[in-house]
Amino acid sequence: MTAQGRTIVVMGTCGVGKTTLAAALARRTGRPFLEGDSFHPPQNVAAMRAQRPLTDEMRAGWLDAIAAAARATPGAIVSCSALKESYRDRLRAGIGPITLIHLYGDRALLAERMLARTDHFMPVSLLDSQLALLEPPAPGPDCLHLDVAAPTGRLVDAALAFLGAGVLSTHDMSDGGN
Ligand SMILES: Nc1ncnc2c1ncn2[C@@H]1O[C@H](COP(=O)(O)OP(=O)(O)OP(=O)(O)O)[C@@H](O)[C@H]1O
Ligand SMILES: O=C(O)[C@H](O)[C@@H](O)[C@H](O)[C@H](O)CO
Repeated sequence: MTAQGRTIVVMGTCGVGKTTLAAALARRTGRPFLEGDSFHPPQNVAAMRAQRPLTDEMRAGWLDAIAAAARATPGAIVSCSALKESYRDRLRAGIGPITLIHLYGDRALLAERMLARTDHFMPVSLLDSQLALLEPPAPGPDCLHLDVAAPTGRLVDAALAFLGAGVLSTHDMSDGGN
């Protein structure tokens, strides 16, 4: 698969800004945006609302649903926590190679941003369980790590610089570039 057609997964713990960055990148590049949270079954959302962290079993079907949607939407920019390497492997198994943008930040900053958010089911009490579970991806050509202390515009610019000019062209994904 060419870099142009690759799925880009914006990952990290709750409150780190995945939705914000993935949506902004999608707007700038013209690529489709897939909101990972929208693929949770109702029982997962109910558990999180009730301050119960999801289990591997609860995440398995959700990751498979995201992978199926991404497979059907070449070049999509996906927001998905993808906290463990095994979860990312599950996404790769369904999608193929992916490019990761791993967002991270100080716990206090993430908690502050979550508390300021009024329109979201995720309670700040689950932040520590997510930080404990997080296995940051290994550095490499397929992964960018970004500290979210910077404003969104700066993060978008850094992501675009990392992804390269090819990220802007979506029309040649299925026809081999002709
Ligand atoms: N770079 C930034 N600077 C300042 N505020 C930000 C930044 N990125 C995101 N925010 C704000 O932080 C809050 C959390 O962002 P967002 O909802 O995008 O995170 P998320 O990782 O998708 O969270 P969740 O996984 O819990 O859905 C939002 O209120 C958002 O507006
Ligand atoms: O893996 C998980 O536990 C979930 O994906 C959570 O991360 C939430 O979906 C999200 O962070 C809250 O909006």
